[in-house]
Amino acid sequence: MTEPTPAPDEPTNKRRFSRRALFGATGAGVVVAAAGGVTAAKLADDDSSSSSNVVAFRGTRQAGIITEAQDRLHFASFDVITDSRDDLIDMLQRWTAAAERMTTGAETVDGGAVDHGEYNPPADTGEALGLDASSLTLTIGFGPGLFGPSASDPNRPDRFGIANRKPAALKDLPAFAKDAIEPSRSYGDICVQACANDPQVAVHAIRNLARMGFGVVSVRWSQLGFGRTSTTTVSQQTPRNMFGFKDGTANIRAEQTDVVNRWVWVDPADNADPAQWMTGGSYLVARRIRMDIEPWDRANLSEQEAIVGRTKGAGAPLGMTREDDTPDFAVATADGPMIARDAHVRLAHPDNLNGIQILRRGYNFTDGSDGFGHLDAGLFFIAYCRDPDKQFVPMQKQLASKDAMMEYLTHNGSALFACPPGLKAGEWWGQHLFT
Ligand SMILES: C=CC1=C(C)c2cc3[nH]c(cc4nc(cc5[nH]c(cc1n2)c(C)c5CCC(=O)O)C(CCC(=O)O)=C4C)c(C)c3C=C
Ligand SMILES: [Fe+2]
Repeated sequence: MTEPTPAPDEPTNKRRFSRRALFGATGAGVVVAAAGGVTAAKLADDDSSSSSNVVAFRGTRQAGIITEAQDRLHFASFDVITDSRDDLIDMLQRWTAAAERMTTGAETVDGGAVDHGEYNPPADTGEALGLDASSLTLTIGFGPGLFGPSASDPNRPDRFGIANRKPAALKDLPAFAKDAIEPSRSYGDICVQACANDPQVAVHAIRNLARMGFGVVSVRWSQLGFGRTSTTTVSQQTPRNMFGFKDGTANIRAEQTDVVNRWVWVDPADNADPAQWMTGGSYLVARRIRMDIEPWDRANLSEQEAIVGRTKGAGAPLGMTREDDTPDFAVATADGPMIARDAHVRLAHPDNLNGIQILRRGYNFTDGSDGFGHLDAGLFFIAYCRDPDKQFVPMQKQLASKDAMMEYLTHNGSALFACPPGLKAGEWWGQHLFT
C-alpha cells in the first residue's frame, strides 16, 4: 500500500504516522513502546481534538467524546465471560497498551503482523499495515452488568467485587413508548467506541481488541457506522442523515466549555466517594434506531419538513432561511404553529425540555436489506451526558410519545455505559475502578 499524499491544503504541522513507517523505524529506536507509550502523539489536552491524523490517547478526558467527530465508526459491546478479576485487569492493561499504539498508527505490538515467527498466530491481524492513524480514537465504557445485578440481568452476581463502586446513574435505560429492543443488539459489560476517518482502521482496532480479549470477553454485539450525523466542533460542516436532512446543527460544540461542563462531564458532586472514579467522565447512551426509509421516501417534501421542523435544503428552522437561524416556536400560521407541536426539533429543543441538553455523536448505518426488500438502515444514535436519568431519559420520553418522526422509527438496540475520564501517563483503562 502506498503512503497517502498530503492534500495541498493540509496544515504544514500535520503529522502522519503510518504503521509501515513505524514498522520500519522501530529498529532505529524511534518508537518508545514502554508501557504502551508512543512518543509521536500530540500532547493531550481537555479537548483531545487534533489537527493532525493522530488524536492524543491520554489526557484529562477520553478522546472520542468532544473530539471532532470522525467519519467512520465501529462500536463493540463485550460481555465479560470470566469470573477472574485478575484476568480482567490483565486484559484491560494489555488493551490499553495496544489501544494507545493503534491510535498512533502503530500495530498492537511491535512487528505484530509478520515478525513473531511463522509458527505463531500474528499478534496483529495486519489489515491496517500501511494505513495511517486516521484520527483513530478508542473510548472505553463500563456497563451496569459489570457491577452485578442490573435491570436487564437481575441475577448477575458481583463477580469482581465492585458493586459498591457503581455510580447511581449507571442503570439500564427504562423502556420507552414504541421500543422494540432486541437483547442481542443491546446492553453489555464493556464497550469500545472506535472512530476514525478510515473504516479499515476502526475495524482493525475493534478486531484486535476482541482477539486479544479471547477467554476474557466475547463480542455481544457490534455496529458499523459509515457517516457521522453530528458536528462536535465549530469548524465542522453539518452532515446529513438517512432521511436526507442536515443532522447535528444544534448540537453542543467542544468549544462551548461552560455548556460541556454543565451537560457532558461528571462533576465530583455527582457521586459519593466509591464512585468518584467517574468524575471527569461521561455516560454514553447508544440506541440503534432503524429508519423506515421506503415509506419516508414516499412522503412529500413539506410533510418531511413538517416532521423535522427544519427545511431539507438549508436545514433552516421552518419560517427562517439559514441553518444557524434561531427557531421561533411562537410563529403561527393560519393552520397552527409554523413549527408543528409534534415536530422533532420543537420537542427536542432545550426550551421545551427545561433547558436539558445532550452531546450527540451518532452515525448513519446500513446493514444490507432485511429480506423483505427494505433497507436495514438508520441512525446509530450515540449521546454523551452527565446524567442520563436527567437528560437522555426525559428527552427520549418526550420524543417517544409525541414526536411525529416516530412513525418512521424503530428503536431496536439500547445500551448505557459509564466512560471514565482520560488516562494520565502510565495509567490503564479501568485502573481507578479496580484499584
Ligand atoms: C433522545 C434524543 C434524540 C433522539 C433519539 C434523536 C433521534 C433522531 N434525530 C433525527 C434527526 C434530527 N434531529 C435533529 C435535532 C435534534 N435531535 C435531538 C435529539 C434526539 N434525536 C436534539 C436534542 C436535537 C436538537 C434540537 C434543537 O435544539 O434544536 C435534527 C435537526 C438538526 C439538528 O439540530 O441536528 C434532525 C434532522 C433522526 C433521524 C433521529 C432518529 C433516527
Ligand atoms: Fe434528533
